[in-house]
Amino acid sequence: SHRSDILTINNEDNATSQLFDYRDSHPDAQLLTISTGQPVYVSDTNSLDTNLLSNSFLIDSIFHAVNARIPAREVFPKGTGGFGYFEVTNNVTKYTKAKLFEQIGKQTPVVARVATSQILSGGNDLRTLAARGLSVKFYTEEGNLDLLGIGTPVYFYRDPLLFRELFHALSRNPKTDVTDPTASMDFIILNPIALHTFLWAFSDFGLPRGYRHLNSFPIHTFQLYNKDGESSFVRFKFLSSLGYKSFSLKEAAAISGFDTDFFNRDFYNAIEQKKYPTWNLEMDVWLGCIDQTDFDLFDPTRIWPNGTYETVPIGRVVLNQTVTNHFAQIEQAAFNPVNLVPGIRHPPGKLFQIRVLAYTLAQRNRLGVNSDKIEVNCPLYANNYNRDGQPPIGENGEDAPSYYPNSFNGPEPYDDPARPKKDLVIKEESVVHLEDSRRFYNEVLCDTQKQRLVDLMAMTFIRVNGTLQERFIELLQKVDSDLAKRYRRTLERLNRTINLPDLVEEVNPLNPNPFQ
Ligand code: HEM
Repeated sequence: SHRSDILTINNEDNATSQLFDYRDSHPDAQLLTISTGQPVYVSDTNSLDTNLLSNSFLIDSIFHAVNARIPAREVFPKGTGGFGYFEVTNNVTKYTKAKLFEQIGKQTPVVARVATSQILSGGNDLRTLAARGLSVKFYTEEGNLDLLGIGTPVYFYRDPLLFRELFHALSRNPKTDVTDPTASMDFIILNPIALHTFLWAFSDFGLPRGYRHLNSFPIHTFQLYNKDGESSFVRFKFLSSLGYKSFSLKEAAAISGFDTDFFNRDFYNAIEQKKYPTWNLEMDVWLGCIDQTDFDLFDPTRIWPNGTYETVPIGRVVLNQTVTNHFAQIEQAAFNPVNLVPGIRHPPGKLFQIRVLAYTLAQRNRLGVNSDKIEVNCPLYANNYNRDGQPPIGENGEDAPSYYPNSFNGPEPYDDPARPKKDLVIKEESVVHLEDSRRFYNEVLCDTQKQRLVDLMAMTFIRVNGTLQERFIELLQKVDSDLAKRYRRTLERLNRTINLPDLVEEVNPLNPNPFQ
């Protein structure tokens, strides 16, 4: 056993004892070499006594260590993940011909990443007002299927022009480099369409008790088609098998005080303890005819009204394996919403269209032109005319023809009579439906949940100037007068009772020269 013989430690966890696990499975140390394979001479492991340039161990280690970073993901930079499988539990072949769904009991291997927006590596997993996501890459026999989801069933906007604006408004102020509630509040006031999603994020739904509890929504309305070419319009959702549970602000503050990696740790420990994170994959299927409805079922800022859809279970994702190397398998994972398989068409709308471009471009920058050849991203089968580029290049097509079409048996496309002939074109309008926010506040939240939402909102914005607060309250008033009143009351109460500078105690200065 790797447990200490001397002290009994009650708080030891799997993440902290991972190195002991390694030693247990590797009883003997192996030969140390430098990157190019030469064995390291023992006296080179202390550089003080050696000629610097002839110590290749020193040169190899320093030159590698100072170049070990690649760009982080622009959004959702900090996260973790694992491997596992997807298993079909319900027959959905009447909706889609996708082979991964073809049979109850069929399993498909997956890699999944869970992550938090607005925090970089080293940041606080329990940060409030951050989006959290679960992305799953299914390695299917028809190519990779990537479903990226976030913790709210709605998205902030439908016009992708707002991507940069929201991202900047929630990020650090360009002068102060401090996250800026003034900018966040101003963004909401000027873009009330985002309020609905913000209310979800400020509520208990914004802060799960760890990634295992997160529900995840891929947001868009996807067009499925079956083998006879019949289409359905669906919204997928991954629902935690543990049920959604949230942290209170008090718990979150206490935990983040000593463990900013709580979410990553909890996720790792759970898998190692065989409490496998599991999500049931379901879809809401739109019941009516899509061109005979007043409701825009493709609008990502809105939830489908009751009675317009039925919920159909599909299967479950079980993550039963931790990664062997975070950087190789999670940092280098490239989830891209464009990765869909036959039986699932691209969702219509500008938001999805810009994502098609944005992820591919971002991953070129982060991982290079051959990101799909990095092991974790490799599909089960790929065969095409792309060649060369930055490593890894794999077999690089070997000696096969490198242009298409050709007369020499290079790979050929397939035909699918069932696939819809035309991409669906939809009309998107700039209307704001504040009734969605009203419905969320009044129909989803109970009284204590309403108060917790308002508490977090008031705490987040407690430093913001009164003029802006009045404009924000005006917007809340248009949604619901109880929400506006509650916010004003809570803000006033917190302002009376909390004086942020006072929270920092006066301490005695330390002697700068303690030995004199
Ligand atoms: C204008 C719209 C959007 C743009 C431009 C955008 C852009 C991006 C980019 C560039 C990344 C990093 C990709 C990488 O480097 O690997 C990313 C990650 C992500 N996005 Fe989006 N996004 C948009 C909308 C959405 C929506 C609607 C969702 C909701 C499902 C979403 C969910 C995610 C998730 C979960 C990740 C993290 C993926 C991972 O863990 O690797 N995004 N997004």
